[in-house]
Amino acid sequence: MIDIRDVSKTFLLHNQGDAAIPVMQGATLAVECGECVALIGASGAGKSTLMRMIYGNYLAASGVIMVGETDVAAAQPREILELRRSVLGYVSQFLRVVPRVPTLDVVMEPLLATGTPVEQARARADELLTRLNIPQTLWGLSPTTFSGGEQQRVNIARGFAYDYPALLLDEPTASLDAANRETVLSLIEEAKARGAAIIGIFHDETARERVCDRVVDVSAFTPKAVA
Ligand SMILES: Nc1ncnc2c1ncn2[C@@H]1O[C@H](COP(=O)(O)OP(=O)(O)OP(=O)(O)O)[C@@H](O)[C@H]1O
Repeated sequence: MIDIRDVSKTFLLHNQGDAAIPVMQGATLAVECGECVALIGASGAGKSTLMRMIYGNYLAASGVIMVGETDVAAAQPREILELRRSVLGYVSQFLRVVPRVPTLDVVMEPLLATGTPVEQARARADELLTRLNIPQTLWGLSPTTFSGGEQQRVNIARGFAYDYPALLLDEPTASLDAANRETVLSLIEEAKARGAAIIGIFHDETARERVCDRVVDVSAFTPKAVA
């Protein structure tokens, strides 16, 4: 489902005379449907950079990043937006939403955007917000004023609302309490069971061991000259 071949990345530092910093070379990794792969490696090894290239936020310098039928490394911006709408989800720790949109609408949006009937979208949003312990009194309010933990859980509810065939998870259990962490791990297991291909960064080792089938150390993709 996700097939990354020989991907490289060089950052150009425009404020430093366009100095070129190679940070990745020969990154190769494939993830099947129903499989969860953890990216590991020391701080600065390139885990976030690889995730951002897969999501299309960073442009790869070379290589192929197939997500379903789309090569993200070569795709036009509108193809990437379409991929994000119906194929590739991304769950980070941080919620980025349009101000003044109620929590329920924030969670339902990915479902409505893919043509789910409104009653079904509402039922899924109710289920997720309940499982993630967001009090019903908050559902009609914008999450912009919620606590950090509440925002994180709204973000997780939104990220798991639609059944994306591929998912990127960036520290999804970071700073959650035990009960909510357990819910997130169950959501990941449910996504795997329905066949999602998942790549994640998990500093929480117990979580990683429980939900991930294997780990890939991105240090192996550090260019030799800077290793
Ligand atoms: N926008 C950027 N411009 C220049 N260099 C960058 C940029 N983003 C990342 N880097 C560099 O690329 C390398 C990989 O960084 P990255 O954030 O991917 O590491 P990481 O493995 O996710 O680290 P951490 O575990 O600390 O989050 C680092 O040397 C970093 O300094």
